[in-house]
Amino acid sequence: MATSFVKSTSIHPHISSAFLTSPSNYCLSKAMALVSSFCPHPHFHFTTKPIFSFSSKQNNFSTSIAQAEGKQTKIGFLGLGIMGSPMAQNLLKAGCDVTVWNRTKSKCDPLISLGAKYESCPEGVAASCDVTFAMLADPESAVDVACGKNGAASGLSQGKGYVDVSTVDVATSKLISEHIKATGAEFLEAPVSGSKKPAEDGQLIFLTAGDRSLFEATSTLLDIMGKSKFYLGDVGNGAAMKLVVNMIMGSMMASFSEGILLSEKVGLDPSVLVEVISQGAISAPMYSMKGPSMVKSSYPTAFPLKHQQKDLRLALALAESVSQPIPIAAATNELYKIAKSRGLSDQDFSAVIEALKVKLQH
Ligand SMILES: NC(=O)C1=CN([C@@H]2O[C@H](COP(=O)(O)OP(=O)(O)OC[C@H]3O[C@@H](n4cnc5c(N)ncnc54)[C@H](OP(=O)(O)O)[C@@H]3O)[C@@H](O)[C@H]2O)C=CC1
Ligand SMILES: O=CC(=O)O
Repeated sequence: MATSFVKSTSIHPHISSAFLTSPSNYCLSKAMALVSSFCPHPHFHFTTKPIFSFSSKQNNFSTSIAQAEGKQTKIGFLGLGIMGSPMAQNLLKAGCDVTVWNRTKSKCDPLISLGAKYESCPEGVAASCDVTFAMLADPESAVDVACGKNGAASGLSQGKGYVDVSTVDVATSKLISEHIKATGAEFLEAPVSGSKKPAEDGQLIFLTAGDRSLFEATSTLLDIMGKSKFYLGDVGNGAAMKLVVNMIMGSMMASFSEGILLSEKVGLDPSVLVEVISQGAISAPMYSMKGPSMVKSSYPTAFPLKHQQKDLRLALALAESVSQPIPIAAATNELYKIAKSRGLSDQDFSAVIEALKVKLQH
């Protein structure tokens, strides 16, 4: 399996490192790094000429990328949920030419007011764009949007690319890849690690596999939306990596939930538990981020619980396919199923703690 880790850290030689390490200039350093790492491709001609405009009033900047010659690369974005919206927004803010579609049209409106174009079906987006990204809920919607009636595949042809960033299983990704490749277009699976905030901040981790030439051609775009990207070889490896990561995350959250409730039951302050954990070897950003609100029984949605359960279900099937026992994940999946049955599907996945709450019997 060809595996490589590509960091987007090359820095423009005319910018001092002190300037770049200032938090307010972090995004500038990122944008300059994108420019230095530009890699042309015979089919996809991404931007080569950056224009930076600073706003001293807000102490921030906007980056406009325009091509020196020829037409600007047209980027499609299908699926504008919690993740897709901020990802498409970051492309727009970087000056990209973006065309959007979402099943519920009203979610396109904020993007359209930021300058996005709109097409009424995935086929229309794929036909009018050079490369199309898709961020859909689950395997069923990813297949439908890519391969269904008026789906993206109907608008694709040689010289175009399709990048599916949804979290799906290996078989689904391979099925989508076959449909896309049959049109002559290139395919890249690129599920992301990182939630709502990393999506907003352009700090996602892309787990890509498929056509390496498309990976290289879209590298600049992945760097706008993310902080790092892994190229993992054949289609399916990105999906598998994402499912393993999310299987671990789901179990970590379930274990954390048990700890919070047990600490409370034995008379400890669960907020102190969160603080203790944050200082030790098992500290994780997830615990510090979600712990304080979990203690207050509040679960503002960043990663919907129904998607975490979907990922556990898909990870269990993956493990089954290679006869790997994953008993912790199997038990964890049951807990998320209970949480779903209690109407918590659209809450954040940290609401799984609710499935463990029982009244004291004396
Ligand atoms: N949220 C997170 O923290 C992360 C999520 N992910 C993964 O990213 C993907 C998207 O997640 P997220 O944005 O949170 O999910 P959302 O539920 O917020 O968005 C799902 C998107 O899929 C669309 N959709 C659902 N069903 C269909 C269908 N049958 N046909 C067409 N479109 C459909 C929705 O359209 P509509 O608006 O019409 O409902 C919406 O655009 C999932 O695979 C998830 O597992 C990965 C990393 C982090
Ligand atoms: O898939 C969810 C995430 O946080 O990553």
